[in-house]
This record gives sequence, structure tokens and C-alpha cells, in this order.
Amino acid sequence: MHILVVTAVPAERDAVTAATAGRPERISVPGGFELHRTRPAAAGGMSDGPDAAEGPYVLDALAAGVGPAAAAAGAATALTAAALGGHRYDLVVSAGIGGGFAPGAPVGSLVVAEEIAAADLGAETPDGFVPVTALGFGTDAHRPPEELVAAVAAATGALPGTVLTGSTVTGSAARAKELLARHPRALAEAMEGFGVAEAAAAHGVPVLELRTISNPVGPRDRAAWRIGEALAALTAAFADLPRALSSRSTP
Ligand SMILES: O=C(O)c1cccc(C(=O)CC[C@H]2O[C@@H](n3cnc4c(=O)[nH]cnc43)[C@H](O)[C@@H]2O)c1
Repeated sequence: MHILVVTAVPAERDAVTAATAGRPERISVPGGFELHRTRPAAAGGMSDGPDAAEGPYVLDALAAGVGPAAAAAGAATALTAAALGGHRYDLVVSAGIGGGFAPGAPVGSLVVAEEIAAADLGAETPDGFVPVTALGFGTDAHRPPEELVAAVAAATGALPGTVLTGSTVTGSAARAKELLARHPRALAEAMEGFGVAEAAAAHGVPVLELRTISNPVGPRDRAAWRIGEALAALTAAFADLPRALSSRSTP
């Protein structure tokens, strides 16, 4: 099984590959992108000895940049480069830190997306926000395979719920309330998942989104961010991921 993991920044990519043994192999792809290729150990996660059992997959981690457009460009480039090489990824994962909606997703928790929803793709009208789908075109959400989401939740302890993608970090209680009114199952907010999911859908590859919560969604408070804690939780999640994937064959 071959997995593409797309993060926004190198610190997130390195937190993902830190769950695996050894130094990642670096592979250049067009557009100046660089894949960090690792081979996670078998179920149970991290392993560094010569006797380590080979894991159920090969993982390519890519730091594509912040925001849905950068994420879509990076993911689509990696997927296309693979396709031109006669290869195909089995799964694409959007991963990184994110904001958590209270009280469901506290700082330090892990969320797996049942739904990856574009929070601001549509039109503002006098009667409120109208999603792009209600305007008669486009897509505003992707649903990862249910069975895979359940397996990941069981293996990692992740909370299943909607993960929103926006181009702007929420900075007020009023905006957080508005988002929750439109997406009652929202647990997390980030800036890349929907872009990664669009690229995966274009290539017919299943998608997942995993977010570790670094800050609450709401009034801006930089002092409240717990980025180190969230990155450590991301490494722990990817150490547990082989258990979820080894229980199933290709999604
Ligand atoms: O300046 C601020 O107040 C602020 C608050 C939270 C996050 C940021 C970022 O610039 C982080 C963007 C980066 O991290 C992900 N992320 C983390 N927390 C959130 C969030 O609450 N809402 C949206 N995105 C978040 C995001 O995916 C980006 O990759 C700034």
C-alpha cells in the first residue's frame, strides 16, 4: 500500500515521518516539491532495529504549503507525477495541526474527518451564506471511506467528526458559532483538507484527514496555541496508523 500524506509546513511533515524508523529518502517532484519517503514499521508503530518488521505501507510525506490552493497544487502534482511514472497511490491523507471546536475537540486531541467540508466556498447573500452546491455548481464536501475512518478512530483514539477547511483562521466567537450552526458535526478547522481532497478525488484515490488540535476555534489568542503538543500528538497518531491499515486491504 502506498500512501501520500500532505501537510502544510515542514514541521508537520517531520512530525509524521518521526513515527517511522530511519531517515526519509528524499524524492524531487516537478514544481519544486519534495517527497519524504519512509516505510513505517508493522502495527505497533515506531521501530528502529534491524529486525523491525516491515510495515503495511510506504509513506510519502509532502509539505505543500498553507491553505487549500497550495495543498491542492502539491497533492495534485504528487499524484500526477506518480501517474506519469505508471504508479498510483492507494490513499491520500491531509494531516497537520488544527483548531478544535469546544467542547468536542480539546487542545491535544486528535480528530479524523468523517466529512471534509469547505467552510467558505460559496456566496454571501442578504439571507446568509449560500454554499457553492446550492448555487448549482461545484462540490463543497468530501466523505472519506466510512470503514477506514472507523478503523483509524479505533486504532488511534481519534474523534470522528466534520473537519472544516477555510482560507481564514477563525478569530471570533461569533464566527465559530456561525460555522457550528452550518456544520453541527464540526470538530476541527484547518486550511488544507478540502484542497487535498479535491486533488485526491480528481485522481480517484480515497482521502482521509487527520488533525491534532493546537488551539481552540474562537477568539484569537496566540498565547493559547500548543503547537509542540499538537505535533507530538501527530507523531503518536502516525505511529498507531499501521494498526488501522493492516486490518484492511486496499481501501
Ligand atoms: O494568527 C492567529 O491567530 C492564528 C491562529 C491559529 C492558527 C494560525 C495559523 O496561521 C496556523 C495555520 C496553519 O495551521 C493550521 N491551523 C491551526 N489552527 C488552526 C485554526 O484554528 N484554524 C485554521 N487553521 C488552523 C492550518 O491548517 C494552517 O496550516 C494563526
